Amino acid sequence: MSTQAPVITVDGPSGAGKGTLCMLLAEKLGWHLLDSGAIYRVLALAAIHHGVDPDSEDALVPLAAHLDVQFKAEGELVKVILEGEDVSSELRKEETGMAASKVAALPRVREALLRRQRAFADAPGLVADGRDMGTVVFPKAEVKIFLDASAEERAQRRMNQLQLKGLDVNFDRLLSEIQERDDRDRNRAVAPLRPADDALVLDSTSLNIEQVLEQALSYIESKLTVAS
Ligand SMILES: Nc1ncnc2c1ncn2[C@@H]1O[C@H](COP(=O)(O)OP(=O)(O)OP(=O)(O)O)[C@@H](O)[C@H]1O
Ligand SMILES: Nc1ccn([C@@H]2O[C@H](COP(=O)(O)O)[C@@H](O)[C@H]2O)c(=O)n1
Repeated sequence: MSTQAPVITVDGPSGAGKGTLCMLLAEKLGWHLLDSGAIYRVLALAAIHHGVDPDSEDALVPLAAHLDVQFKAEGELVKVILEGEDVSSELRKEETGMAASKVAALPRVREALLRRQRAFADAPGLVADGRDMGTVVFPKAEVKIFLDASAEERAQRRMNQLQLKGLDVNFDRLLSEIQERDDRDRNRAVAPLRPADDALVLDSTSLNIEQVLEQALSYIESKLTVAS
């Protein structure tokens, strides 16, 4: 692993479009991609599969430290294999996101996952998606973006996404789940969701995906040109 690899961090609340932006940036730049939320989601699933109490930090730390997970790129999709089992569809469920935000609030669990996340920083560069990428995991990242959007817009985006999968969803329920997850992520004692002091805050509430990508790329170009 090279410690010199440049890093672009994209943090923000659930449904702001971080995953979409990071995938497009990684593709465009030919850089590696870290979906750190997927790691917390996998840990939550591992706890459920092993009957581990999601509130027990003592039980979760060894599980986090020895998490047997593989991310396999298959075309545009990434298959997630936990202990030999394909958990890709279970991983994206709202209840898994909610369970992830509970285990993610535990300080020693976060500590146990730090090295695994930092190992993704390799040449030619890394685009890292999460909540604390710019504040804790990669505090020296060359470019930091905090992607935001109103809770209502994020719930609407999530509803569209789920409806496209043929699922029957309720807007008010989605909105309250998003707000509950936001509250937990923003108010936890360790690595709370917040923009790094040196991050560009990009509000995507009234921007489409192409506009977000354009603004992000122009900011990245200005930062990387100055740095090189
Ligand atoms: N600017 C945008 N305008 C409209 N829809 C968008 C925009 N950005 C992303 N989306 C759509 O919103 C949904 C959520 O986006 P995405 O999964 O990228 O969010 P996220 O921030 O990574 O969420 P999470 O943190 O929960 O994984 C997707 O269906 C995506 O296509
Ligand atoms: N760097 C991160 C990334 C994620 N989390 C927690 O995991 C939950 C699921 O994340 P998604 O991005 O996949 O929705 C999220 O709500 C956070 O609680 C985190 O703490 N730090």
